[in-house]
Amino acid sequence: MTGSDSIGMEKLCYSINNRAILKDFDFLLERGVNRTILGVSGAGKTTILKLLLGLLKPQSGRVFFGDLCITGLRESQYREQRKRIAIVFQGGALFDSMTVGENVGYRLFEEGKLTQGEIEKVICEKLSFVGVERAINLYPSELSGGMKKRVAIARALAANPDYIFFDEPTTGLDPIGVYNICNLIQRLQAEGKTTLMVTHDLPTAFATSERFTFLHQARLIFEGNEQEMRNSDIPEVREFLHPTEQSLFV
Ligand SMILES: Nc1ncnc2c1ncn2[C@@H]1O[C@H](COP(=O)(O)OP(=O)(O)OP(=O)(O)O)[C@@H](O)[C@H]1O
Repeated sequence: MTGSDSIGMEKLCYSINNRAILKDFDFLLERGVNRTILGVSGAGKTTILKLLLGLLKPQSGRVFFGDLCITGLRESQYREQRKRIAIVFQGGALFDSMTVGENVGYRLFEEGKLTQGEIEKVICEKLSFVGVERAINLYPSELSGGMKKRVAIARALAANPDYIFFDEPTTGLDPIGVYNICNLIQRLQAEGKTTLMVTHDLPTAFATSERFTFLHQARLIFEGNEQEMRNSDIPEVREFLHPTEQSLFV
């Protein structure tokens, strides 16, 4: 199952307080194939992102970056591979005490590999890409929700990752904000970034992904493209796409 330029997990089990969140879970994110993970609230979607990033450790099974199994390794042993992935967290997770520019350049300043001038150039480029360059000296508290999300994307881009994970990137935005973020994600994909998204918003998912993974009760119950999902006769998938009275209070 392992591709030399893909990331994923095999036969992975993860539980919290003896409650299974993922059971014998197989997942593959191939380079160039943009994917969304779907499932009801609490199904374990964000947990998948955290496991792939090595932020959580599975009880069994393995997580791999290409041919390298990272399970059981220290972060320092897979740091170079890990740098190929960036995540945009749900609320943006910006540092409140730093300006927009400092947030975007934070990782580069920490690494210390580039000069101040080079880092400032990256900051301006990335802020310009997401269309908020004029906010460079503002603090997160001075930004709208949509701007915060765009700054968070600029920060993810600063390290020039190959893969970008998005956790609910359009939640809480108005339709224009949603359109802007979807457009931004499509431009990133056109530049060769591979995206993995967790969202409840089906229009966002369909606008930005070719493949869909559906999670239900700790297991993967569907994998396929939009048409296959729309034609699926799996009850949970059908209910998710077309909620009925039966969905009330489940
Ligand atoms: N630190 C924790 N302690 C206890 N339970 C947790 C913890 N983190 C997550 N969980 C539980 O694990 C399950 C999966 O959480 P996860 O955030 O991955 O779900 P999700 O599908 O992303 O949900 P949502 O769509 O609401 O964001 C949830 O039932 C959640 O309550």
